[in-house]
Amino acid sequence: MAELSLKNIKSAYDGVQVLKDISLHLKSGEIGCLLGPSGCGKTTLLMSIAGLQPISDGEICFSDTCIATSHYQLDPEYRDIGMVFQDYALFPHLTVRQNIAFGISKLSKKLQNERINELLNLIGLPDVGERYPHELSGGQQQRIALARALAPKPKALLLDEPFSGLDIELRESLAYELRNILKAEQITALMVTHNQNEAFALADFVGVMKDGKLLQWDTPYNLYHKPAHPFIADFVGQGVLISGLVCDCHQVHTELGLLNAHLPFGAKTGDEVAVLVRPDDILHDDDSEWKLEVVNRAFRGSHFLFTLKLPNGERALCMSQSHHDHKVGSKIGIKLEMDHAIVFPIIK
Ligand SMILES: Nc1ncnc2c1ncn2[C@@H]1O[C@H](COP(=O)(O)OP(=O)(O)OP(=O)(O)O)[C@@H](O)[C@H]1O
Repeated sequence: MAELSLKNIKSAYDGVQVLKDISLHLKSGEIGCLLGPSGCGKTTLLMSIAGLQPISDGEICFSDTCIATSHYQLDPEYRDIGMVFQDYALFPHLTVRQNIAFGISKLSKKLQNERINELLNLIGLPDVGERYPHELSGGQQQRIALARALAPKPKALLLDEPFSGLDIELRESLAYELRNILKAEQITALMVTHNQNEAFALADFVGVMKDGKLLQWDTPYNLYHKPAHPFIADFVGQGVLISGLVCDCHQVHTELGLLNAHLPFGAKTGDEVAVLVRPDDILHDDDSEWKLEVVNRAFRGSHFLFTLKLPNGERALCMSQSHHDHKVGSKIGIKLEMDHAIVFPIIK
């Protein structure tokens, strides 16, 4: 168990910069997740921490010990890091117990057995020790891979899309389970995923990467409610950006009226801005006089997601309980439930 800190990491493949000045910090036992579009550098970042990809600048440290700088790279086998990948990579000819024992063979048989029993209980599979991997489901195999990585009590655990081979419903419940397991082991962990529900279920901190940069490293709540970048506003959760005009230092004028706002640094009265509107900012209310036309609707089981047309033609999203079965083309009453709008400068 250790703090993990990355300071201004850079890394390149054949001279092409792939990680650009990345800094992040996890305290002992904290869980981080990296989100971002394909090719943005998430796996490369994990590989740099594991020692499988050199860094050209910056430093990677565990608590007070630097394990990588531009002129020093501790070999992977001495970094004391556990890894879990997408494809389980269990040894097919070994039983579950033998698989988990793989990284702790130096311990006495008694201690090995104690640790294996402890981990099998922790992952909720106390009775599968004598089975072979092919006798387990995908989700069970992934839990065994996790137990194997945790067995030697590494300083940190890196997980690269561990659930991506599993079906969608299993993924979110496994993410909660994984969080409980990691917290029980008090291990510092960093996971890459494409799935933000998974990231939100699992992580204390989530980082959003784009083009090799970490745009924001923050709590899930702040990423959703205080995105630092229009890309994050768009990428995390649902929402649209509508146009606005700065009225004074606290308000913007939009087609949804005058909104209290967190204005970007340096914004002046009269500046054109982009205003983030989430589906939960606009509530459907049959009693409201304020009506907007439904131009699209998506049934989500527990709710409808309506796309509404604003007077100037812009669109906004509105969430409504699923018994409000309004048709496309009809007008529905709305009310705003927005504390402070998030506003971004328009870069021309
Ligand atoms: N071994 C390599 N040699 C050259 N370029 C590479 C190599 N591995 C990755 N890249 C490039 O580095 C960039 C980052 O790749 P990386 O695999 O880290 O992205 P990622 O965010 O993990 O993507 P994905 O979500 O698709 O797994 C991509 O442009 C990729 O093409």
